[in-house]
Amino acid sequence: MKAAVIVFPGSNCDRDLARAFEQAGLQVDMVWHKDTSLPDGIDIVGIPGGFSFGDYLRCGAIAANAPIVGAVKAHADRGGYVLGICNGFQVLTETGLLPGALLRNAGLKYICRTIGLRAEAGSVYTERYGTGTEIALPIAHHDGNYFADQSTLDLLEAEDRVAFRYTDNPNGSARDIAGVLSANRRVLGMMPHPERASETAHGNEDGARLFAHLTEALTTA
Ligand SMILES: NC(=O)CC[C@H](N)C(=O)O
Repeated sequence: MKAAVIVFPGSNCDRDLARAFEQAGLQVDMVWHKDTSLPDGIDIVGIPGGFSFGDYLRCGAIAANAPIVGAVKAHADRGGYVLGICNGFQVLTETGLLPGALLRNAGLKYICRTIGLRAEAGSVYTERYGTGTEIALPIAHHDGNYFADQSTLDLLEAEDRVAFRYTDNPNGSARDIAGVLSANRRVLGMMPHPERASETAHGNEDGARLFAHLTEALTTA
């Protein structure tokens, strides 16, 4: 199984994400944002956290127009898996692959701490946690306040596409939403960082479970 990790100027979690994929048994190719195609045989594209293009304009807005994005969209349109974490989630909303937007945190401050989450929707990323399972993952963002209009939020809930909710909302996100899935459940965007909680040295391996579940699901699919 193969993963591609997209690298933008200002990405700072790209190697952490690659390592988390590798530890879960995936082979990883790093792909520069100026490339226009993905390597052959990619099963999942990872869009890492960070401050792509310095977070100028809205977070993720410039990255969403990078040359590689056409190939990422084509991969998603073919039913490929895409995982966007933090800045990656911001990029996915900016590309339109996921609905909504990430606004400035309600408290207007950058937040960097471990928070509680509930895994909810059924997907290759979440279902092996078991619905309702509480986990803890780090967050580190200033624009993590998930926003979508009421009808979009209702639709996400009706279609069971809220992958993770905060147990104690840190940033003002609508309906405590920390991560959402695409309609085909293969594209996941989430603000918390599973790759920063994926080995013993991190003091928390709740995130490693997401990558292990994902590999398991992809291998048995
Ligand atoms: N850790 C990150 O990916 C940071 C995300 C984003 N640039 C923000 O601060 O909101």
